[in-house]
Amino acid sequence: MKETVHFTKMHGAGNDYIYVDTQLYDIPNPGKAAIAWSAYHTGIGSDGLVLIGKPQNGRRADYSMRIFNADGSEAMMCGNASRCIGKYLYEKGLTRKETIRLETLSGIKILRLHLQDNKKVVDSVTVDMLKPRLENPQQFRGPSVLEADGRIFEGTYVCMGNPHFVTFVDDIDTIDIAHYGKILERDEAFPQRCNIEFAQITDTDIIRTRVWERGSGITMACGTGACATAVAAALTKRAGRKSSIVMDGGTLEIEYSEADDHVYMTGPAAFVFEGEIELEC
Ligand SMILES: N[C@@H](CCC[C@H](N)C(=O)O)C(=O)O
Repeated sequence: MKETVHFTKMHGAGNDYIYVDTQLYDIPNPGKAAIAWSAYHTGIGSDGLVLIGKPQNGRRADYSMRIFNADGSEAMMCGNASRCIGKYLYEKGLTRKETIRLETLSGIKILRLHLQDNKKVVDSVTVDMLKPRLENPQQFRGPSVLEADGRIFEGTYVCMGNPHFVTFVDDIDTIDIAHYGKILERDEAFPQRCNIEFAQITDTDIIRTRVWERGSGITMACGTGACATAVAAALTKRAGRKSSIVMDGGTLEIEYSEADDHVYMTGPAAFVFEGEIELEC
């Protein structure tokens, strides 16, 4: 049997996902749908699938988000998708709130919408990404050194709900991130695999970053990755507590607050197109 599902394609700094409202459509096997629909030649084409729904704990959050990478694996958090959900909910009239509590597998994230055009349009969104963690369950922590195909990568492990290894390099424009990213993602330090950020300071508090995402490969931007990069740069004194993370698809402004140690991410969100696709039931 087949069901027709309405979807919305959105991107945040070029990190593109397919969004489905699970209040309208049941997606019983989201991992399988993510693989089929993310394929560029035979599906819609995207970095993965995002399900918007009602939260488990309805009193504490307004809506929920689940995120599936293009390989069907489920992640705990997605920074770019959280901003897109803020725009989706507000501009589609599902909420009039300018501050939205979003339930994710890594806690409730607060989205603050920045409105324009007589409060009709969400121009950008600031997300409270909570506190970073510097250790993974295998006690792999903080600044470390990994090797990939004979090259040494010094980096910092930062968990922003999902895991990141941020490595500062001096050849950001030429380094083969597909080659090294694929190897580092599956380093034995990361039994759950890892997102890899290659970063280079280009000016005071300006950090050029290229991303290899666990489960999706090279993406044009990663929100949690931008936060992890800013935290790693601040901890290693390469940058201050506020930095601009310049990725292939756009720039995110990150503040690693001294007041509460939370990370605040600000950036754009955009609609791309709407459509309908068949789901094998
Ligand atoms: N692009 C995302 C992160 C998506 C999940 C990631 N690939 C993982 O598996 O942890 C972002 O904007 O944060």
